[in-house]
Amino acid sequence: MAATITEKIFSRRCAKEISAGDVMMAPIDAAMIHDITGPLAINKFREMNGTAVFDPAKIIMLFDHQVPADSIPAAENQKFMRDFAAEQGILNYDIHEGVCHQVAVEKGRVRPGDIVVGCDSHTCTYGAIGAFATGIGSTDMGFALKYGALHFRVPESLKLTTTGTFQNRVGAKDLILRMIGDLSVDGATYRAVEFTGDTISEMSIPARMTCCNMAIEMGGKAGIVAPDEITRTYCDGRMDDGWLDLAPDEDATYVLEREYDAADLVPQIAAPHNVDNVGDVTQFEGTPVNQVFIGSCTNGRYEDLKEAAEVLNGRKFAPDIRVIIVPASRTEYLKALRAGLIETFVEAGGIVEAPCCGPCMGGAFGLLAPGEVSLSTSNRNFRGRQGSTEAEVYLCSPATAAASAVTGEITDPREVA
Ligand SMILES: CC(C)[C@H](C(=O)O)[C@@H](O)C(=O)O
Ligand code: SF4
Repeated sequence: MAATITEKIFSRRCAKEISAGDVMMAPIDAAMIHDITGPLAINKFREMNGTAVFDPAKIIMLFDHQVPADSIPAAENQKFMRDFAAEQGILNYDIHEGVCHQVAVEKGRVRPGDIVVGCDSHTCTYGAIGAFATGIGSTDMGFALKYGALHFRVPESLKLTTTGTFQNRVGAKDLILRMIGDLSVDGATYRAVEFTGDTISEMSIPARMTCCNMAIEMGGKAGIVAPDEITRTYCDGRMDDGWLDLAPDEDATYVLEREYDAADLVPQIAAPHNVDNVGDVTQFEGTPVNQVFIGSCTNGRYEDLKEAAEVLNGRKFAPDIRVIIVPASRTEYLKALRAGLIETFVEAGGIVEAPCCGPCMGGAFGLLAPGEVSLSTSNRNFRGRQGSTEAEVYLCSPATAAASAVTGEITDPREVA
């Protein structure tokens, strides 16, 4: 039967033909827990009389949301998880490596064709390397930790095809914002979002991660790109030839198909207070900004920092705004450091923090006062997301963030030489 990528993954992992709508118990190849939801999942595991996790090597544990611990409850949560890791023999990256989704992929803990669950809604990021990855709640995670399997209803798929070449300073973030604007925050509810077309085929893995990361912002159960040679190079030995067969069949069934032309796309902005409140940057030009955040699991990778530094091009940030740059992981931080990007940001007047979620969720630092405006490369702009419920968060690409950080107001990066 003609199958989507998602149907192929479930069929392979369950060793029988599986179609969208089927409900079955499927094996879990990796399970990710972090400092916020990890303790809840461990408590659920205990309530289910869990004594030993199904396979310590398949559990990805780290702390990224409130690190280094910014309160006594955060410190207690982290201690609780450290003790659990020691008891169960789980490798704990602790506060050392960065944001969970970046770390899970870059450390090779996820492979193309895997079924992965995480106690975090942006677990869908791993679809960038052709895994079926989805966020789950703590009760499901308690079960998954114990049994290494979970009940799934295999989702129907959406096919979003993009062709053409992006204009200068337009890229993956603008594309995914445009798609969310089109489809709305519930346009893909419980669907797997397949990203395909020439533009996606030419995208790097970090850019594909930006797209898949935000599938959840249109309600998606997963975002996914069929693994190809770019995936193989990135995964460096973790992908066998069989996974190239994951490409969807020509006549696979989709509940919705849309086509996008990358060449037509201009820089996009998601305005407060919903991620689907999207428009061209030109609609928002001149909006004064108090804080710019460049980072997160959406846009905190080396590529993103490089683009921001290129737009900056030796200029200084506007003196009356705060510019906070947080690399998504230690590896990406080191790449940026060695390439001189960190020096560029610091010289420009920015604050560079160690890898973590940073101001993305307003969990640790960089909070906004009432009436303040943030321009952020992250993925959510809900009321109160980065501090006061009276503050406003606009979402954009790293290029737009950098251009705006120079002028102090929302600025089209194509207009900055
Ligand atoms: C804290 C965590 C559960 C949450 C999520 O699930 O996504 C956070 O990472 C976010 O981005 O809102
Ligand atoms: S960087 Fe933001 S979106 Fe990503 S996991 Fe952390 S809080 Fe969630």
